[in-house]
Amino acid sequence: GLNVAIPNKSKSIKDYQNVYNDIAEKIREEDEFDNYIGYGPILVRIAWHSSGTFDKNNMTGGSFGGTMRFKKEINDPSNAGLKQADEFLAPIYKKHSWISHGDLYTLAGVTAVQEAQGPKIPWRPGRVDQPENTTPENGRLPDATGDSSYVRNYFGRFGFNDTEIVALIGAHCLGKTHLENSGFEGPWGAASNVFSNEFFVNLLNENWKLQKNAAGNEQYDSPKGYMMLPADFALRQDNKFLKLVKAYANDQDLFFNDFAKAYVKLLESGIHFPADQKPFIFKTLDEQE
Ligand code: HEM
Ligand SMILES: O=C1CCNc2c1cnc1ccccc21
Repeated sequence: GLNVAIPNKSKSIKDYQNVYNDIAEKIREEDEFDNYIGYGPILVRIAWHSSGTFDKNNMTGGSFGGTMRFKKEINDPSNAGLKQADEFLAPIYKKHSWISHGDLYTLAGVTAVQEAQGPKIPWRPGRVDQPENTTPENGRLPDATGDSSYVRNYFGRFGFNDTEIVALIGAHCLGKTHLENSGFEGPWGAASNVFSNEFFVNLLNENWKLQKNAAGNEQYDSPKGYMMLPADFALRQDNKFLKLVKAYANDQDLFFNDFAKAYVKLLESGIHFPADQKPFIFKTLDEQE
């Protein structure tokens, strides 16, 4: 059923900015993680995966219930590697245990994008922890081997259009793939912790070659040591997606604007917020110096 947000009346933007700052300072502090990529990318991934279980056809899943905290969900093979993000957030939750897990996972994803010099992501609290028996079944996250019709159909489950789909996958400007997590290996070439339109620039400009990786899975590799998943490459193989890829490769501001809107929609999928609940826009650490 529809999830109605219940904002905590005793908490203000100041309280959530404190949580944001604790996450942001911990990202800066633990900078050596994943060969100095840091925790930013994996925090974006746990926010997306906690929201990515949503299904508009039966109004189940999504970030509201915070069910990523339960074994059944965090152990979904699609979530391999995300325990590290959950462990990163455990002390933050311990210090601010008035916050719900759904709000914490999504706020972490907002903090990570903004601290990576990405766009401002308006964010609303009010997700309410749900019991373990509400955890959605495994298998609701996308398959990296999908083609363009698979990708369009998958995100159709959220009600996303082509613009929202291409913009969201632009988050693959961050971080890398890890053979032990997903069976794909992301050479260090382009792995980054700075949010930009690089993913689209790489996708268009590199000389991609489809080859089998060490796990026997096909992926696209470039001479410069970059990689693309088949589902990434699919964005070049559909005329409407390709038009958007070119637009974003040529206009980072357009990408930032479209990404911010689509990311908010993703993190709020399946949740009804009170009409008068205005989103919070957090300051980055640099803006609070
Ligand atoms: C067709 C849709 C998508 C597919 C098939 C997909 C697949 C993957 C795979 C296989 C990985 C590598 C995981 C690992 O080996 O550690 C990955 C990483 C990542 N994904 Fe996606 N993804 C999709 C959409 C998204 C979206 C919508 C977002 C966020 C808005 C996102 C954000 C990330 C980030 C930040 C990483 C890097 C994580 C790290 O460095 O540890 N992805 N994705
Ligand atoms: O082109 C890039 C930049 C570095 N990170 C990724 C790229 C392409 N596909 C990806 C897919 C999953 C995670 C990271 C990436």
